[in-house]
Amino acid sequence: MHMAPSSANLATLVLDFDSTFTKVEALDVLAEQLFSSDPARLTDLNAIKELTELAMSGEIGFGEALQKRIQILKPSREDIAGLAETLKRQVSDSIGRNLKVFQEHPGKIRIISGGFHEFIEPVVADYGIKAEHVLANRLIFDDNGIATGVEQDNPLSKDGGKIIALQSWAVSGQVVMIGDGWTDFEVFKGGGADRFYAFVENISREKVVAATTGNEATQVAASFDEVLHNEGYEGRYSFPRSRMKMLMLENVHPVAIAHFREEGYDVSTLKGALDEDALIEAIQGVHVLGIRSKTNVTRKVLDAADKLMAIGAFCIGTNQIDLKAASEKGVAVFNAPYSNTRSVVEMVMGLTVVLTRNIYSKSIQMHTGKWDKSATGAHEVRNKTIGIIGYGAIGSQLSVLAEAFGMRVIYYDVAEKLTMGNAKRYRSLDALLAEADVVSLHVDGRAENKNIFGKAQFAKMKDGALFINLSRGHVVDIEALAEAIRSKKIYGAGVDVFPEEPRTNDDPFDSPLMGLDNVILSPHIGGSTEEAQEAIGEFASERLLNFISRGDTTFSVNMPNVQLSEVEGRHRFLHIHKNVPGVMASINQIMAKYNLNILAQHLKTNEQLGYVIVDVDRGYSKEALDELRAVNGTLKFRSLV
Ligand SMILES: NC(=O)c1ccc[n+]([C@@H]2O[C@H](COP(=O)([O-])OP(=O)(O)OC[C@H]3O[C@@H](n4cnc5c(N)ncnc54)[C@H](O)[C@@H]3O)[C@@H](O)[C@H]2O)c1
Ligand SMILES: O=C(O)CC[C@@H](O)C(=O)O
Repeated sequence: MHMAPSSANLATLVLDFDSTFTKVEALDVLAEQLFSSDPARLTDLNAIKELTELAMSGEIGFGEALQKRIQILKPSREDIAGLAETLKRQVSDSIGRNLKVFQEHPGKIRIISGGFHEFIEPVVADYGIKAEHVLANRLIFDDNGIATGVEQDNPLSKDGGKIIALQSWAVSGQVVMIGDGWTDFEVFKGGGADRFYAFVENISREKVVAATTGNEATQVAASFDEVLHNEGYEGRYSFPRSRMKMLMLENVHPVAIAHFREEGYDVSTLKGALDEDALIEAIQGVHVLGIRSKTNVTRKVLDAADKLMAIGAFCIGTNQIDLKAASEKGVAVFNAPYSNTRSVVEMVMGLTVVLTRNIYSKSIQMHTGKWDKSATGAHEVRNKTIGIIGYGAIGSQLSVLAEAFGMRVIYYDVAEKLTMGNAKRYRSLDALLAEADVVSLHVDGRAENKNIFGKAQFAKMKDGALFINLSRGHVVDIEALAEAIRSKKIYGAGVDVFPEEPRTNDDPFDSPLMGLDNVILSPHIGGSTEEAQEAIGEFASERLLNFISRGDTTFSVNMPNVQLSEVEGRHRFLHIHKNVPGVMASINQIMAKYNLNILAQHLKTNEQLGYVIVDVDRGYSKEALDELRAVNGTLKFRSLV
């Protein structure tokens, strides 16, 4: 049975404090607190930071740097107490989320530091680390409670002191040193530890990282989860998040990147989109891919993706992803269906007014020095009819805003929709085209919608009507649109999406619409407002994080939607399979065979997929997992702590 490992068989983990247990260098924080508001002390502040950096990267002696820093700082006892309170809020993310491990293994995780007992002890006490399991320096205070120096009989006040100090514990069993600095690596190098992890969650020091290569006993750890995983401790995550790779393309909003990094994932970003070959190369080893509308995730890409679990479309449209192929691979796809809706609608209203008033053409004339003050051809939008094709999230929101402008709204949709306000549904597209002064397209980008608007549809529009497309480029026959404008059948157009769009801002744009009168072209920016992009970043990153960490598929566009709570004090098995008969029965037989205690179970299916979630209590065997993974029809299987 798989049980929480007992402490006796585990190595003792010795953690450095500054930039390892906490995210920061304590004396730098103290210097900030003492000097940052005093312009006269800014040189002292910089001197402290310089000394810290030189010592941590092994450029100058540690003992020397320590003495010098205390003599500049001269902190009082109150300053030190204040520092401890600040540091409690600066504990490294991966340490903070593994509090339970500290509690489950008292005495097994210890601290060694060139810092000071006076501020380290109160911080680590919150994690159950006793004073006797902290090796650090002590300050010397004068009669006024001001620190004037460092106790000299402590080996930690001198160079190479960590390895000497460590001997005082006489630890039985293996010792593992974890730290960001050169003095931490020296513990391993000097034989004081069996293994060493260069801890780079907060800072990566070149010399230390370089020293870890080429030795089996040393490695780089991007988080404490990784150390716990390697050392056989049962940490917060069954698979260390820092080993999960996320690749974010097309300028996904920084808020999403920040959320992924806060949760400990390894995130890389690229500004533009990638073509198929480049994506096939880049996707190797990637668990989560983030894109917008310009990256085509084809079957070939999905076939090549060896680790892919989820795709986040940081936009509304998902037509750029082969959803069928994604489902066949058990890859979950998410988007942000409502986050940029309002931005698109506001732009349509803006275009409608600008085109109806002829403002765009007048502006172009003004830029060439032509003043043409006249009302000819300029109209109010009030009492005009807008014909909305595709009455989904955007179409129906547009309906509300257009009515607020006093427009008459008619719409056409292939599906049954809730009509907003006084809008009128038309069951025939032709009837709508015959009445609309403005036709605005808001259909989705499904392949069947290719060229649904062409020569025949333009011919059926009212003479002199306006045409707006902010949906997808391929739904309109662009040559037919250009001809309708040239022939003056259409009075003007607002076009934001094109059959061929540049992949990055550095690629050229070309279109038959270029240079035509009263045609406003925009580079697919209907949803590109700061508000929308941030909202998309928040929404899509939350969907992806909830899927990865707990299996939640709410709002997935291809997976059966199951809303799940966090995994607390139990294990969760996530089983994605082809929707074929017998899978659930096989899963239950395995559960029964291995006597697994089921706490909760869900099954949801759609046409292609079945998704089974089973929560079991903490005991389970590896063989049971192997059998679950081998069930006929399984596409993806994973277990969460
Ligand atoms: N320009 C941009 O920056 C931008 C931003 C966001 C969304 N979009 C695009 O806007 C479009 C609409 O987005 P949404 O969120 O409203 O999508 P949605 O899925 O909520 O609505 C689409 C609607 O179109 C209807 N429809 C599909 N095919 C149709 C057809 N042939 N004839 C009539 N109705 C049809 C559907 O039934 C649905 O009601 C999508 O193509 C989306 O990709 C563009
Ligand atoms: O930002 C994008 O690339 C796409 C915007 C829009 O077309 C969408 O589908 O949401």
